[in-house]
Amino acid sequence: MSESEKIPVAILGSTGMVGQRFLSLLDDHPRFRVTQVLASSRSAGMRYAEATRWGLPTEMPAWARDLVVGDANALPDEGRVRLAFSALDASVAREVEATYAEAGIFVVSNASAYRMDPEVPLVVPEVNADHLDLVRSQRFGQGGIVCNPNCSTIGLVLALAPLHRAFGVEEVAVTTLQAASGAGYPGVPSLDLIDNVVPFISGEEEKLALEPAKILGTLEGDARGIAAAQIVVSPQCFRVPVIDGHTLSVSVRLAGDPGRDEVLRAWQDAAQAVPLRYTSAADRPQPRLDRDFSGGMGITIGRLRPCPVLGFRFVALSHNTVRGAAGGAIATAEAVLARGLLQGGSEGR
Ligand SMILES: NC(=O)C1=CN([C@@H]2O[C@H](COP(=O)(O)OP(=O)(O)OC[C@H]3O[C@@H](n4cnc5c(N)ncnc54)[C@H](OP(=O)(O)O)[C@@H]3O)[C@@H](O)[C@H]2O)C=CC1
Ligand SMILES: N[C@@H](CC(=O)OP(=O)(O)O)C(=O)O
Repeated sequence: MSESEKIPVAILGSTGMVGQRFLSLLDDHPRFRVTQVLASSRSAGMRYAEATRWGLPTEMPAWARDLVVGDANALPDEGRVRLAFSALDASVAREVEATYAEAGIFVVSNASAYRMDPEVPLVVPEVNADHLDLVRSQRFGQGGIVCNPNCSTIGLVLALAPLHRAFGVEEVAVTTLQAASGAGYPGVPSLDLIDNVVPFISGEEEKLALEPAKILGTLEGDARGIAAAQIVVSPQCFRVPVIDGHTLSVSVRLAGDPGRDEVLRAWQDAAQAVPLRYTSAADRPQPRLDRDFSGGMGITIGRLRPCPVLGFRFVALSHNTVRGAAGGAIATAEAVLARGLLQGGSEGR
């Protein structure tokens, strides 16, 4: 496909940790072409290379350097883009994303503002792409909003979905060890995090308690709502001095009392369609060794063993800014295209 045939996209919050991942992952994307970068009024008017403190080990894409950063709070230029990926600070996402959607733009968001809105699909594409059909009856005119879940939720749901399909998940206790990059830049002050573990991430436990049941829920008959799964989640969230990669220590009660081999088989079967691997190494997964599995889009699970309280326990790990943010949102946008929701702008709806 030539560059001019690709779908023009905007990145809202392009200068932040997740925004940079978007630019990097969309470099040479077969269907999407970044034509607009937006951020706060602090960055607006500057060249992208000047406005951004690039923090990735790969080079800033050459085409991005001279793009002039727009103000995300200004009205979108009509007809300039059909899709916007949002990596906006949560404090401004609600208003800006609605403005974009009402201007006929399809927004795929990493921010939490609309995740639990009953009209908005909360999507992990390998798990619940069918929920995208909710967009057809959304209130946002010709545009739409689809949300990417919280980065810890995504890892948890990728591990639980095969078990939920095979047996039914009833109760979950999860302790997260979350990387510093999850807090954006500059994030937690170094003197608070080095040589330390912080047992609180504002709002995180509430999101982990609610989001999995929506994602693992069922699209109701007329595609106008989601019946949440009957799953109870008890989360405890910790910030740890790791750069990238969220580790989850999970205990789970499954219906039907399956054996260990059956649980392993459920994950093995899922691995045909999801970048999921089980490691039998006693000391894995580890962030440094496992976060880049499958280009950062994979989940690594290990240490499956009996739990005397809930039945089974295991450890799961995924990359928070790739699988848990920009990479996950791009995969969702690809699913949006595949379902015909974005073809030819409004005609696809
Ligand atoms: N980091 C992660 O692992 C994950 C993050 N998320 C979510 O993604 C979003 C972005 O996170 P992250 O990249 O880490 O955050 P950063 O703080 O690194 O970046 C925030 C971005 O939002 C822009 N912004 C801030 N305030 C305003 C404003 N008033 N008006 C317009 N734009 C504004 C910033 O622009 P400027 O540079 O001009 O200030 C910047 O581009 C957040 O909603 C976060 O919760 C979701 C999953 C994982
Ligand atoms: N709070 C997460 C990252 C994040 O921003 O998530 P959310 O979009 O749900 O606020 C972390 O600290 O790792």
